[in-house]
Amino acid sequence: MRTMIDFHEARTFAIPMTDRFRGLNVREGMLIEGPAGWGEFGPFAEYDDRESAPWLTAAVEACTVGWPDPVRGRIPINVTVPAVDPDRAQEIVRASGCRTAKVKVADGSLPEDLERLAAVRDALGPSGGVRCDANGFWDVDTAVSVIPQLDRAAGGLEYVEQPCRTVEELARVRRRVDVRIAADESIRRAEDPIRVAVAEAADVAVIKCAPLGGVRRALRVAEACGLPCVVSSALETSVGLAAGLALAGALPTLDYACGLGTLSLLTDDVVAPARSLRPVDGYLPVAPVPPTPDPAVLNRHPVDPARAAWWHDRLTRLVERERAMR
Ligand SMILES: O=C(O)CCC(=O)C1=CC=C[C@@H](O)[C@@H]1C(=O)O
Ligand SMILES: [Mg+2]
Repeated sequence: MRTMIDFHEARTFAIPMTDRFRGLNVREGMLIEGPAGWGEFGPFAEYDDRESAPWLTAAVEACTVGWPDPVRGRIPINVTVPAVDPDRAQEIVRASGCRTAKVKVADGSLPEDLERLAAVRDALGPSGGVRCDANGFWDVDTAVSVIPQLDRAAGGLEYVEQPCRTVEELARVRRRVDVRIAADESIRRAEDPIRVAVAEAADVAVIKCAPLGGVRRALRVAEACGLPCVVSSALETSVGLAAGLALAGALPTLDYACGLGTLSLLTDDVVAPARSLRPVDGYLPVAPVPPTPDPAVLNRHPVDPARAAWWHDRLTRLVERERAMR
């Protein structure tokens, strides 16, 4: 199947972010064409080849065999709020049309987090859903003392995502707070994502298509961990987001809004505006195939030559690595 792809023809892109997010000001990645369409390949720059390998598997799945049939046609979406000031947070929430917000915390001071959460609740009103993501920043005692304060400021939190780094710490926090715990890095960056459920470390699993090696593999992780799942993006363009939507569409049950509204964190896309996967009234449709990049749009986001060479080298290494392992 892979021989049907000319990896040398893969396209690179670099799109500026609207607000700094996850330490990034620009999102770089590659687009790979195959017989079934396009796949996106964008492991974060600091990831080594082992951690980047599933991202290639996911891109190859998208552009060669496509995805399993969905069981639902549209996906409720959360707006993603970076660690911004309260006014900007409200602006982002109001512009999104989403009824659920995921708010970054632990990236500044606690008072700033509390103000941001209160502002987001104010923008959503009492019926909205608010969740937050600490990206593993706290130790257990800090998490236990901070989470009830965040819960109050938010007027009720759906869950706290990855409050601490390790599975053991998540389990200890979970026993000591009333707010649900979601595992993200403990699933997406782990050798054994199922350990989270075994250790009773979380109430919710955040699953991401590319880091888990594509829709089929992510579905197997979801089934094996047996927890309610939230499908979240890895900050892709619409090409990669379509895979996340296929995953959310194929999950047997979906109880929570998904973190696939992240195009609003990028200043542009790689597809024509009409094909861009921006939520409408808080939902995104499940598409049968990824959208095709628009050359005119893609040409607006060149990667400088040194970075482009770095991406092509990385892709070539991973393709060879994968061939050697077959
Ligand atoms: O879940 C969302 O609402 C959007 C995606 C998102 O927050 C993330 C995507 C990729 C890397 C991350 O640091 C971040 C996360 O931690 O969940
Ligand atoms: Mg997260």
